[in-house]
Amino acid sequence: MLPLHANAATKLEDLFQHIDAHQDDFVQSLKDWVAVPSDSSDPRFREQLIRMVQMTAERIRTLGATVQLVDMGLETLHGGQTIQFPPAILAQLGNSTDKATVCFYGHVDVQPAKKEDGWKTDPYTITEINGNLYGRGATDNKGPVLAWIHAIDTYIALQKTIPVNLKFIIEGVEETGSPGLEELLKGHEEFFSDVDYIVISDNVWLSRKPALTYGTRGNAYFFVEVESGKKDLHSGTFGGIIHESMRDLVYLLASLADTAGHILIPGIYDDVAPLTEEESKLYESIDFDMEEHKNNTEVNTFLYNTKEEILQHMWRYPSLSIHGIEGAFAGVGTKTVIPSKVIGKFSIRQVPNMKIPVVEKLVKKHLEDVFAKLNSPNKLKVSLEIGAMPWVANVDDPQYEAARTAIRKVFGVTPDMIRDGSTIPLARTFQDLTKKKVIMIPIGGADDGEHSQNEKISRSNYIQGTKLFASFFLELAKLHEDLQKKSNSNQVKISQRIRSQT
Ligand SMILES: NCCC(=O)N[C@@H](Cc1c[nH]cn1)C(=O)O
Ligand SMILES: [Zn+2]
Ligand SMILES: [Zn+2]
Repeated sequence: MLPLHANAATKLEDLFQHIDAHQDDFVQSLKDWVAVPSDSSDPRFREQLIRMVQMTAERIRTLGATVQLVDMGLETLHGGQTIQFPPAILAQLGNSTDKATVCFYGHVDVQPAKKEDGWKTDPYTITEINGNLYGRGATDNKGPVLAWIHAIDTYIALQKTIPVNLKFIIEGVEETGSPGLEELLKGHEEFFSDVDYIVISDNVWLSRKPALTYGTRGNAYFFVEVESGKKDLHSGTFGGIIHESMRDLVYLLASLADTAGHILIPGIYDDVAPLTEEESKLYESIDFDMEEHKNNTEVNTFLYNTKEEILQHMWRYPSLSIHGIEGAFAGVGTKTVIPSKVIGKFSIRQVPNMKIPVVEKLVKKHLEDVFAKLNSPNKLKVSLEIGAMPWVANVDDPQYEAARTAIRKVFGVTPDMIRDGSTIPLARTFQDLTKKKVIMIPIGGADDGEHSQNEKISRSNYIQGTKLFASFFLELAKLHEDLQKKSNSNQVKISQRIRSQT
């Protein structure tokens, strides 16, 4: 056993040197993981997905952790058949009462990927080109999960005391919306009871500069269904004499937002937190190249012309997107059908202090009002399918201070404090259910292409990210020790006061 205060002797340079020296091994591990097509959306890959979760559990076990595979039950497919959900991993390494406990949440399932989709290399074979490691899951989320594991491995290899207690929650169905995860959290309250901080590394930087993420938008996803009858009809034979459901629906969808991106649902902006002068200043200093972002996005113009407006509309204002119409003719050719039942799909990204039940009411009221003016005999149905709340952290919390210091030590710069316009529903769920402090520490680059063809993580981000996590453990331990001393001395003061009162 090493002395308790071996921490103090743990030199960052030793850790960094070890990580640099073993980078090829770390890349090889990523190769092995990416080689497993753990696509959670396609049942045909289910065996591989379950194997991926088991491999991950085994890997975490080699750290010396206690690992539990939690059965997640059966998934019901669209056809009604059922298949096994992959299990979730709960693991623990270390339980010293004088150390902070950090829980890492990540996922080892991936988005679908086929070479024919336009990949330059085989998506399941990590291929290094110009310092980039291409492969499905490289950045989302296998690379970051491995970086975390390798950071821990480094302490073990160098026989250093790990400065924090570690816990893991790793799942295999994040890409399909984490079904069952909330129940898992609710059913394992004791697992989270001693957790101080939850770390998520499932997003990317905004630019070439390292960043910490302190907020994500939520999402309210709606279906709006219009039904005229039970069967599709011929537009030559029936066109002109019936109320077409598709005509009603496009009218409804068009009423949701204008072409400038402004949402037209009355009252929708009422709860949006006003922009304070203080917050407004935050956006000026962020490293963000609008032109580069435009090029990456492959569009001609954005809705806004300044960096500040763009960032605000990605992060702190709601947006409404229309995603598709189920039941509408969407194929090639010139089919002359009148569809009977069509379902419009749209979603509204949520920001503080919007409330899902309020948004639901406003959307339903608006669509019903617009529909009433159409004098249509068709049936209208509006339903909320997903209600994920936004998440915002306090950037003055100790986990952010520790991560900022860690970034300075690895990259020599102060990170940009960023938000993410997309949604990690679990972030807010973690915060609300477990009451623990959440931080997002992205390690991937802005151009990693999550969910896209040619997803990658750069070797440099992967290796520096490993150093960042290793250094984060140390910084967090230092801060936690200080905090504990302070709270202990407060505790003494309080008990003294109580004694003096009695
Ligand atoms: N790191 C990005 C994670 C991500 O893409 N999450 C999805 C989740 C979601 C929100 N509503 C439906 N599904 C998204 O934001 O669309
Ligand atoms: Zn992810
Ligand atoms: Zn993803």
